[in-house]
Amino acid sequence: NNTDEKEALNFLLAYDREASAMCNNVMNTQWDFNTNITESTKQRMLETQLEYAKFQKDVWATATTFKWKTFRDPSIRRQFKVLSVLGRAALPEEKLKEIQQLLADMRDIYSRNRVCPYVKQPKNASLPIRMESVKCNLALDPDLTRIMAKSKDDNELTYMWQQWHDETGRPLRSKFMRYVELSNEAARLNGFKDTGDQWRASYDIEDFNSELDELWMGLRPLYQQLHAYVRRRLHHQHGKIVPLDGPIPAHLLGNMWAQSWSNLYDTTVPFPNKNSMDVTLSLKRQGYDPVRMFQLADQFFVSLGMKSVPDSFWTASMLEKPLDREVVCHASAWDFCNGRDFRIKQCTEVTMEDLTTAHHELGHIQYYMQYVNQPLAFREGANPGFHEAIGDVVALSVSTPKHMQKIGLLDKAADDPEVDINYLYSMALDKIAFLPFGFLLDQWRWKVFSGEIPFDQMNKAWWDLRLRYQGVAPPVNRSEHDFDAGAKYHVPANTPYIRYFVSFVLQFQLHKVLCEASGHVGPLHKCDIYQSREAGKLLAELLKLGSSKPWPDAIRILTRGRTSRMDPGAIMEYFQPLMEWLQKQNTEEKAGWRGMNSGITIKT
Ligand SMILES: CC(=O)N[C@@H](CC(=O)O)C(=O)NC[C@H](CC1(C(=O)N[C@@H](Cc2ccc(O)cc2)C(=O)O)CCCC1)C(=O)O
Ligand SMILES: [Zn+2]
Repeated sequence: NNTDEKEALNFLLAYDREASAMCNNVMNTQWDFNTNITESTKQRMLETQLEYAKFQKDVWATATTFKWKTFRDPSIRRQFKVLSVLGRAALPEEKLKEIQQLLADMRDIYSRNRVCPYVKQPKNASLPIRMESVKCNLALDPDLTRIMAKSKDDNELTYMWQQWHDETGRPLRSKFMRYVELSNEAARLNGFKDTGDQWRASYDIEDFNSELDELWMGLRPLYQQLHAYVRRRLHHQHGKIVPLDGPIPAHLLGNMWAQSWSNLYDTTVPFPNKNSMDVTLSLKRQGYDPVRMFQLADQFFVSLGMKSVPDSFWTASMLEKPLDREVVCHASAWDFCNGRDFRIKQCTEVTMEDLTTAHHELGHIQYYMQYVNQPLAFREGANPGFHEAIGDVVALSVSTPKHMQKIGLLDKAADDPEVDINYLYSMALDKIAFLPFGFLLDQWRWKVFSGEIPFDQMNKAWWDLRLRYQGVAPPVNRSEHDFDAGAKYHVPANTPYIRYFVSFVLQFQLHKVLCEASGHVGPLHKCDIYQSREAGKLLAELLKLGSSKPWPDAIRILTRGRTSRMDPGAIMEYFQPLMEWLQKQNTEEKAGWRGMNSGITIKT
């Protein structure tokens, strides 16, 4: 067992050079597949992923010959700790090939799925319209996203919801089950109980589950008040299909997964005669295109004294859906591991929602650029929730009426408490509506990985959790032939999800700290850190760390020693005026729904 720390340091330097080159290779072939789905780009990607896995296995074999746990230098110890987890590469080659193939196929199925349009059968039609004449080429992005956002026809919404869930979930179910088995085998080879255990390790928290439960219990009252208000408004629009004491049907919330309700703003806004918060119209009227939306977001970071994207970003990124080939439209940010190539792939539409997403993705790019001088092993977020929070923190400033007026996207509005409530309501439709979904998706997945949810009860357990935490129900009956969790990108994409729940709490903590640094006084929801060099300096200091320090240290630095934990106080403070308003509105009925305290009932 090699105790030579000097030799260990040389090993790490050599690893960094070689791993960066290998990583660049894999990122290029993954980019080529995601921006041009063909058999050949899929094969090319699988080949380089296999090469990378073999390289990681060799590195792991060497790294574990060092007695790194005894090394004095904390940074060297921490880098070896990262290298000592091999991941999927721990699998024997045949199984490694099988799981890589499954992941590529699941991404392919999800991204290339097309469904049939809703054909309204006229009442007096002598015979149903021939379906053969209808082209079934509707894509999730942008077609189904737009229909779920805009349609007011309950039958069309039910049809599109069912088409998407049937056509994606079912073909993925068997592949997903095999992926779970192989992923768990790899996790056990790395010394974890199962894949969920391995994923939770990224947060380095002894009892992560109880910390998450505590956070959720603190936030649940606010969610229930919003749920009760929206449910009543939907009851008035749709009648008895929306029961006043039960769950909300999932297809009526403006989003395929009912995870963001911002598309209900126009029809449920508290004070409709006050100016609208949705700047989509202004974006279109002022001739914004995707590039200009990203330039706006990039300029915000520059205004904080932070980095601008390199010129290559504009030529190498894919900011619009190409017409001539199949792509993975789900937005994403890419770090090509060579310190200078950073890209975004997004099928951008000119909408407020996509402007927010542009900020979210550029937040990832800013993080990549800030920690560029860290060793590869530390080029990650302090924890995955941090990486998800950066872009959203900036968007919290950008979306304020004050900032929107500053950049000419919103008319001047008087300082009016009703406008405030409208604004907080529009933010809650995104940030509060999301919380239970962000919480439950991995609660479900971790239980599938651990076997608590057997394969033959995955769908029942999914809807038990959706009822318990989100208070939503499927618009039509579901069975175990369905695989409704698979209709959500991150499940076939093998992307962990609790990071978003963590981010939605963390981003308000960060916002509060940066607002104080910028000298903001007044309510938190009115803060705009635009052009504040002090805020930018503090944020850059956090991002430069990457994952080189345990994340509680990062929070301690940010809050100048005030705390080191995730704290829901900031998000509660931000939405306090709305909470009071909702409680007044909801007096005549109790918040909550039948089944909100039920657990997952596994038939043993
Ligand atoms: C190569 C690679 O994969 N890179 C990673 C980044 C990295 O790890 O370095 C990456 O780009 N992941 C894609 C993913 C995309 C989005 C997403 O999936 N969002 C969640 C939850 C949510 C919803 C609302 C919201 O405001 C914020 C989050 C959803 O849509 O359900 C789509 C819309 C926004 C973010 C992302 O950017 O996180
Ligand atoms: Zn993200």
